[in-house]
Amino acid sequence: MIAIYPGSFDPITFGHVDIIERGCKLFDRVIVTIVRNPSKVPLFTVEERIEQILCSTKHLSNVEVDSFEGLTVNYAKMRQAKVLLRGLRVLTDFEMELQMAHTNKTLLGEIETVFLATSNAYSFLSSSVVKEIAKFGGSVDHLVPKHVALDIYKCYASRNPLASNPTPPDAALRTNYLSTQPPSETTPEPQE
Ligand SMILES: Nc1ncnc2c1ncn2[C@@H]1O[C@H](COP(=O)(O)OP(=O)(O)OP(=O)(O)O)[C@@H](O)[C@H]1O
Ligand SMILES: CC(C)(COP(=O)(O)O)[C@@H](O)C(=O)NCCC(=O)NCCS
Ligand SMILES: [Mg+2]
Repeated sequence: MIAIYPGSFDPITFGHVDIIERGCKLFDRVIVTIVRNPSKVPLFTVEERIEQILCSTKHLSNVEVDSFEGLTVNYAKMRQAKVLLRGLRVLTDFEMELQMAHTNKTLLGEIETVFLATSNAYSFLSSSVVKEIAKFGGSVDHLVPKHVALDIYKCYASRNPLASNPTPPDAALRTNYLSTQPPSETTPEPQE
């Protein structure tokens, strides 16, 4: 059975990797797919995110990485997938995820959404949290795969050199320094 794991993955975190690894044990194939949303300004391009996901899942033999724009159920049908895989962290996820699952069911009755509960260690983890930490010069080494962390540091270094690749004990100093600084007015922030 094929499962689609749709999302923004901007960027992929250890929380996503955990869901993919567990999904791979349940399904013959997991297609991780970036849903392109023209009204959102992501931190990473679709191509960069595809590369990050490929690199983060190379230890898994039944993963495919893709992207699409449109309705997720149409994509699932095109890929002959009957399952949408999603993760649940907190109660607020549940409300939104349930609404999404019901909407998708009305669009395509044969599609089932399967939720995997977050692993305890990642219940707080989101791409937004990672970006917020990195933006203020904190280390995200424990939250995302190494190559993704490097991409993030590089990205924020080009916006603010003081936020680049923090290594203890400088990280704490940088964080303190940056938290007292007004945000730059020259570089637009991506929309979260
Ligand atoms: N730490 C995690 N544990 C379990 N599921 C997760 C985790 N992080 C994300 N997911 C799930 O992965 C799917 C795709 O999520 P998404 O790409 O929006 O990531 P996110 O971390 O929620 O990012 P953002 O902060 O931008 O919303 C969703 O079903 C989401 O619930
Ligand atoms: C992109 C996403 C999977 C949500 O992903 P996210 O958790 O990264 O915000 C969802 O918004 C989606 O499926 N969008 C495509 C449009 C669609 O199918 N809408 C109807 C279901 S809500
Ligand atoms: Mg999300």
